[in-house]
Amino acid sequence: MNISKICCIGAGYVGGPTMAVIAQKCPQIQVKVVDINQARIDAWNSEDLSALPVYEPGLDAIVGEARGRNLFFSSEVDLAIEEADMVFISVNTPTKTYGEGKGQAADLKWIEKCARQIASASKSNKIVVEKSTLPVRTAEAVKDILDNTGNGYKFQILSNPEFLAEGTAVEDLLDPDRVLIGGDTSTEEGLEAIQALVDVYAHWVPSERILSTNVWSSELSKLTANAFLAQRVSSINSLSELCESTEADIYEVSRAIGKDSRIGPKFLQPSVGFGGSCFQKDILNLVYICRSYGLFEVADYWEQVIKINDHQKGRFAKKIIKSLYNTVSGKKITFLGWAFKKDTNDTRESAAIYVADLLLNEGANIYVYDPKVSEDQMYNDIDYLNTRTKVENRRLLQSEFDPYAACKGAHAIAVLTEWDEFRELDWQKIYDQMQKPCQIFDGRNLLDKQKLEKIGFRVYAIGKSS
Ligand SMILES: NC(=O)C1=CN([C@@H]2O[C@H](COP(=O)(O)OP(=O)(O)OC[C@H]3O[C@@H](n4cnc5c(N)ncnc54)[C@H](O)[C@@H]3O)[C@@H](O)[C@H]2O)C=CC1
Ligand SMILES: O=C(O)[C@H]1O[C@H](OP(=O)(O)OP(=O)(O)OC[C@H]2O[C@@H](n3ccc(=O)[nH]c3=O)[C@H](O)[C@@H]2O)[C@H](O)[C@@H](O)[C@@H]1O
Repeated sequence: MNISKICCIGAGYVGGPTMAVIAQKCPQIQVKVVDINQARIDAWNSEDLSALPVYEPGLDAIVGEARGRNLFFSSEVDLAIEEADMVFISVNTPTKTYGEGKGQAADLKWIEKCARQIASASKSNKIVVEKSTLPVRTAEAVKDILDNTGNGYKFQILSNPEFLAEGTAVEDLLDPDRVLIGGDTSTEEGLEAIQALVDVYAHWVPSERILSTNVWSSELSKLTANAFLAQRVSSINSLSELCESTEADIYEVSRAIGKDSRIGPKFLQPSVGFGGSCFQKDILNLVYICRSYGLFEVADYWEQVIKINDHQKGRFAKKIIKSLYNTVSGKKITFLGWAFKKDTNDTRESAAIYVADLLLNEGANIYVYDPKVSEDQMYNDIDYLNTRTKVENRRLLQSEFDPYAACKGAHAIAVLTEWDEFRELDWQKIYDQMQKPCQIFDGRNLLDKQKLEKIGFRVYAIGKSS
């Protein structure tokens, strides 16, 4: 089966970059990315490529090449579905904030809406691809809706979870470790649908990296991959605390264990805690699924990954308070970074938000400098926690466009995101303009501790005894 038109519902951090790369690599396929958020679509269509709604290194060039040729962004969802042979669902699947499963289960209302809309807008048979991260067995519900609310057309459901990481989305998409495609391997139509999607990726991904499985394995592999990755971060972070008490050095430990080829060196970077839109939500979802099957020990095991992460964020904030003589009330504390990692403008579940919240509870005045995050976004993030009034948040938290202005007069600086540019700051100038003693809390172990100590800073680094 030859695919000539693709529609992707959801123009977010996954839908936008993924479809841009498919369009770049498959110029003969028309790719339409649709979204109900008109402002987001307008931003994707912006003439100024630096104003795209998602910041990812290299993305502007790919969008610049393909947009208007075979890549289109639109809010006409029905039309794009009707035209397409293959429809990707790439909408948000956040943790439920209400009702049964509140705080753990994935909220699938946007997925259901998409399935219903695909059913009603279709005027031909289609392949429907789950690109969103979904609980295992969601395809069953999607198929049920498509088969029972549609116009009699046939649908094949594939699961094709996305493994890109933000900040490196373009390189991950261009050169993925693997592409996973789950489908109905028991029927000829199912196998044909799988092959149609394999053929799309085969334009640039070597065939040995394209794996096909049954749908349930594919859905579950995505949750599992994120759970394993997050588990590594929580494992190293838990040991960072032990290092601080024992004079072992977390870097020496991480290097020593990472040299074991069975363990490997990646994802052993200690930090103030993992953030991002997915690790927490996907593990909570896994925990919920396990509990719903009565697997309580398995659920508790994975939940511990989240508990260690919360502990890591909390102990970082407590370290700041304790080092500032047990009070931060009325003191200026500068945050370098607000995004959940470098090279992205995404702040979802960023550790910075939770550390700020704890310090604001103590009456601190926080000044934030982040090269890619707007002040509005910071206020959205902190208001969302509902800890205090909006007025109070705006009184206590400000953003600064200039890192030196952000640091001037501060009692302490906390590094929350590992932006490379923070290494290059004139630290002597910052020292001269700060309150003494000058304290730095490096939540990313980004800065040169020895150099800063030579200038006169007191430096706290994760997993290193001071
Ligand atoms: N952000 C990431 O790095 C990764 C995310 N994922 C998964 O991909 C999915 C999407 O994530 P993001 O792109 O980050 O979310 P996002 O929130 O950035 O984008 C989702 C978009 O879908 C749109 N949308 C929702 N319902 C719609 C509807 N009925 N019709 C049209 N548009 C609709 C929203 O307006 C929004 O723009 C999630 O399931 C997530 O778990 C998977 C891998 C990586
Ligand atoms: O499903 C998803 O959304 C994606 O989730 C993660 O990608 P992402 O959250 O974008 O970024 P990561 O590089 O995984 O970082 C997540 C968090 O862990 C932190 N981290 C990562 C690695 C590490 O060694 N230490 C550490 O603290 C990062 O700073 C960040 O806050 C996975 O890496 C992707 O494979 C997956 O597709």
